[in-house]
Amino acid sequence: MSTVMRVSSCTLNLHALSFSSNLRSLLLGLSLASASGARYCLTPELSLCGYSCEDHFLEQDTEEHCWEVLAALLRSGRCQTMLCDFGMPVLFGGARYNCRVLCCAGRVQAIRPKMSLAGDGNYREGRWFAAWGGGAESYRLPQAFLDLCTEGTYSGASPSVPFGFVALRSRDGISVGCETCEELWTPSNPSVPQALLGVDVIGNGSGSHHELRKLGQRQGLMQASTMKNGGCYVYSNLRGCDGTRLYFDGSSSIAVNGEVLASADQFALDQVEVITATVDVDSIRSHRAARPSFAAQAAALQRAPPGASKGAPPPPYPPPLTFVDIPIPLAAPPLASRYDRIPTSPISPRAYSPEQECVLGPGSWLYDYMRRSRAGGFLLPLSGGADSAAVAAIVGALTVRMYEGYVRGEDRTLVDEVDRVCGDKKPGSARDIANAMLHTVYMGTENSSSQTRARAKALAEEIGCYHTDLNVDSITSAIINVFQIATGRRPMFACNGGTGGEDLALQNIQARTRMVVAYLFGQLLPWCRNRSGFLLVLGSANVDEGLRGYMTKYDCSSADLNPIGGISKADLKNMLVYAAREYGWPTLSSIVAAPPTAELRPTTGDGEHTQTDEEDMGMTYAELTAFGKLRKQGRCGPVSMYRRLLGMWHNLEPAEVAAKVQRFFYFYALNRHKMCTVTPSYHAEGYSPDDNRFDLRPFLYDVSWGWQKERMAELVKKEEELQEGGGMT
Ligand SMILES: Nc1ncnc2c1ncn2[C@@H]1O[C@H](COP(=O)(O)OP(=O)(O)OC[C@H]2O[C@@H]([n+]3cccc(C(=O)O)c3)[C@H](O)[C@@H]2O)[C@@H](O)[C@H]1O
Ligand SMILES: Nc1ncnc2c1ncn2[C@@H]1O[C@H](COP(=O)(O)OP(=O)(O)OP(=O)(O)O)[C@@H](O)[C@H]1O
Ligand SMILES: NC(=O)CC[C@H](N)C(=O)O
Repeated sequence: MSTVMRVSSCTLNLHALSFSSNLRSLLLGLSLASASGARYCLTPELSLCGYSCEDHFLEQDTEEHCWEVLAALLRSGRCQTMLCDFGMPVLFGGARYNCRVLCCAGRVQAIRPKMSLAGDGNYREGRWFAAWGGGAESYRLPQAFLDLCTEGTYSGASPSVPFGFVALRSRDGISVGCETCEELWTPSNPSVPQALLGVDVIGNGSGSHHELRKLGQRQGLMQASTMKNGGCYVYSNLRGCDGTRLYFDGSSSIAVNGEVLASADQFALDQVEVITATVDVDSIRSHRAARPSFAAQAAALQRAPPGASKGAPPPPYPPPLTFVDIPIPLAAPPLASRYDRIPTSPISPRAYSPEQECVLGPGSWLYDYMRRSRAGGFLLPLSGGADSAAVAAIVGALTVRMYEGYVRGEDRTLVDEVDRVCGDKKPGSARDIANAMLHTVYMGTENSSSQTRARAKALAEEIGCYHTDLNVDSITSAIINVFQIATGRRPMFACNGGTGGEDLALQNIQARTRMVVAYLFGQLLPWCRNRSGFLLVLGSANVDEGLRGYMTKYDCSSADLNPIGGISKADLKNMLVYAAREYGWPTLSSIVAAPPTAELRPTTGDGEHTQTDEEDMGMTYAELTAFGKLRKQGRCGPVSMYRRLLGMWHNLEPAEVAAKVQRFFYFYALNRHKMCTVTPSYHAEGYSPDDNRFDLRPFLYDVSWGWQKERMAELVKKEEELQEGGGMT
């Protein structure tokens, strides 16, 4: 009979530093894994404290509490016959490491520190942790931890465990190793030597966040790794907002020899999801041994070079791997049920479209934020335009999912949350939840059109929101009057003979008034509805507006949270088309079809708005996406951006390309200060300009970009000469 093993991976919605709730989720995950017959159970990166503790990792309290949680897990009896892989920070010698702690037989068996830290984009692991670079050493478990373990657990067993690049070997000869998140993404990843040395199962406990169109890369790496190296790759990720702008997007999976056997959902609202598969361990060994090229490298690694221990290849490979024997078997017992013995067949994992990602990711992030902040719901200034409609659609779609989950009744947290938000009234539909949770306000001025007012009302009705329609003219004119009394001057719009500055000030006061009114309503609407608590104010500036600075500082773009601050206008429009169809909200289609306008200036005689966004900005949204991607992801300054666009925008003359690049960098630099105070928004886009965590830049620039402009002018001249000369030098 072949050797098979049941392995489980937990997807957990954890909250940084919320040790009690994390412990509850971990215990539920372990019990579901154990009930499914698993002999190995993997949890996400830093699963005992939560991934995003950030500078709290510098506090020894965080590690201390992790040891306390670990002792509670060991005392629960779940880590006896099942090998459990947890994540926590551990101080060893003079440095702190991001570790996997492997436990069974009620004890810690080994500790495996992360060897390649994540430091790009949103990650700063190097600020709190050191990367491990050696083999294995001996680590003495803290006495306080030993004291918390069940009496007798460590009597006769050493209080010291191997710490370093280790893999475990079970009593029945199955070996299990580790890889931690970023290690999968490195060129020389530890899976390779582990596979060559015969490790059967590699568990990757991860803290990997959502970014649009990123999941395919992660899955591709996993499948490529197991296809090339053979083996079972168990991947466990967090899911949810654990306290920052990031949304960890689950999708934990189990892959064997290049094929996926099980996969968890990317955006589900559940606290805990456990996937389990039966893995044919012999198929791993035969997959590897079938290729002479693999066997040749494996054999070379087994032959230790003179003076080095076995498995010590030349740099840049990882240090030698130490096998640690554990006192339990891992294979399914011969008398296990058929379900546990028959290897799981491969599946095609579910993949969401970018439109679905835009709806589901930010919605789930808002759900976690709302329940963890104990807010009563949301207040959204709804203008009848595309951006605020997109936010309404995201929250509306969330209410649909919340209602589905409520009816299923499987996730206790979700049921409690729906009851909390809806109060005494049990919801009979998603619209009932929307009515309790999403408050929309149209705040018109004399410059608003009847079309946007009607579209806002219609959309609110379709979703089921609690909608208010009001005018703010009396407030803005009162403010202008105060200004006039104080200065004796009254500003005018440009169309009435005012200067550009007067025109801008009159626009901005309307926009800023809306922010103040939004907060007033966010604070008092629950009171008007005989409820307690507060509403979170939602902002709706998109990533392109942020990049160009096409927004008023401290207007409705300043809010508590912005679910679309990391999403491009193009993706938002596609999302609206999708949501109109998927959820049956037809007003979204008419909103997409209308030209985007701020409605801050007076209309022309026939009531038409001549102020359109793209004309106002001096560039199109499509151009902004190109600039944004090249600036951030292409790592281009003005000159290299010009060079790249010259090869992309063939229909434009070199001077036109240069002029567009210069205009973009001028406005980007002029408005960069707006990114310092930008509303915390869901990180979704690789080219996000969010100054706070992701895109670290100065906020006071020399907006003339003089030197760069001169270099560009030289390049344009050279290009024109080349073109005139027919491309000859
Ligand atoms: N380097 C610097 N560091 C820090 N702060 C700086 C600064 N330079 C200016 N500032 C400050 O920033 C202010 C200028 O920024 P800001 O007040 O935003 O004003 P500003 O960028 O001049 O105007 C806002 C723009 O957003 C457009 N817009 C379009 C659509 C909708 C909305 C809307 O809000 O609904 C707005 C509007 O048409 C206009 O073009 C200055 O008055 C100054 O207080
Ligand atoms: N008449 C209005 N009523 C309520 N809120 C408004 C109104 N006008 C603008 N806002 C709020 O201010 C934000 C910024 O206004 P702006 O005109 O720039 O819209 P936008 O960013 O293009 O978004 P939208 O497409 O939703 O109009 C809007 O997203 C909306 O939340
Ligand atoms: N926590 C990590 O190591 C994350 C690394 C990786 N780049 C990811 O996004 O998945």
